[in-house]
Amino acid sequence: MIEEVDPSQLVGLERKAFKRKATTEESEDGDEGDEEEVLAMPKKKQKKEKKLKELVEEEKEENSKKPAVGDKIIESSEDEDGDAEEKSGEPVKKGKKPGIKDPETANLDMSAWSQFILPPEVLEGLRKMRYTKPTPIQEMSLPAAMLKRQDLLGAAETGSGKTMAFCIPIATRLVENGVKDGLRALILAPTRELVVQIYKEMEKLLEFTQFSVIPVVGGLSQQKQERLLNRKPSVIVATPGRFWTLLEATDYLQDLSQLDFVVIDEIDRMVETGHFAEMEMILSKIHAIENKSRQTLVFSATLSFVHIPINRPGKNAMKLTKEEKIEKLVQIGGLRKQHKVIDLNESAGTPSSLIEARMNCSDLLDKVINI
Ligand SMILES: Nc1ncnc2c1ncn2[C@@H]1O[C@H](COP(=O)(O)OP(=O)(O)OP(=O)(O)O)[C@@H](O)[C@H]1O
Repeated sequence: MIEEVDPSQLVGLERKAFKRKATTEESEDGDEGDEEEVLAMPKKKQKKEKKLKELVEEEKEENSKKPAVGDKIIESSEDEDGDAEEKSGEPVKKGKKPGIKDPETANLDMSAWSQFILPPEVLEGLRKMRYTKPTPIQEMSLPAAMLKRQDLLGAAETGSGKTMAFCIPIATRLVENGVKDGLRALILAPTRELVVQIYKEMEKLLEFTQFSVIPVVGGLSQQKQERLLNRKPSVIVATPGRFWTLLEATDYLQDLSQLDFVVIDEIDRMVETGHFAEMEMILSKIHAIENKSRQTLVFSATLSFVHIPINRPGKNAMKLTKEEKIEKLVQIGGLRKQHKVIDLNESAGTPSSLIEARMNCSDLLDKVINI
């Protein structure tokens, strides 16, 4: 004998389930009326009771699959800096991903990179980005920067792929030298937008490695910046002003002895946007640390600078030849003697010959503003 159900005795889930099912049945049957009317129909009582029991069981099972209140739900989100972090505030640990090839890129022919003997993890990053062959600036920079480990002054027009010309050597050396404590590469760029752009490219390239990169720019809250630095990144991409402030105040940046790469991107704009003083202070701090294997890569859209007049009586903007300008950049960047200059803006599209820089100047800043 089936017991009759009085809906007023039902609570919570059971009542909700009963009401939902009853409503569904009404619309299916074409009947109209509220819950009370349905319950007042004696002919349907037995059928309803049976269905109610089934429904209550169904709903209980459904709810048991949902996480209980208080369960920790880890969600990943990305903010405008492409900064992925857990909702809990803890950094997402970066690790080597399994070597499963994405079916969409698995068949890409990557053989054009073989001349550079890239580590598989780095090649995998390039594959994921679908960069199947180097651009001309990359093709010219990589042998010097990677195979000969030379310092570099490179110029090529905007959009020519300069970013990967310095990201690939950095990623390769990181993988080759393995995991170590401390900052391994610093990339300075003149604007927040450029920093974010470079950071995103570098992050993609490092995806299959154990190394991480963070952006350091003005406008990020102190709390967030600290959280990013707590990841102890191997690579930092920064505007000079913000990096200088952190350099003074951050424990992680006190030991720069592991710094193998210093990159200055768009050095021409760096001079024009008034970042030069901070950049010079950062570089002099780094250069005070002896590290023979440290490489400096300097890039610019052009090696022909706009002349900047100086506002001091008796001083006019100096007219410099292109070679003199190159020499100045080599000195500002602190490039070693056996550096290489590559200028793809030249009409012939061939690199300039090797230039050894030696300048006699007492006040570097004074010289720069005369460029
Ligand atoms: N090897 C490659 N194959 C295909 N695309 C590439 C390759 N290298 C870079 N790119 C793409 O070319 C575009 C320009 O690259 P990048 O931003 O590095 O140029 P850039 O010279 O640094 O320009 P900018 O001066 O604007 O920063 C980007 O969209 C980048 O994703």
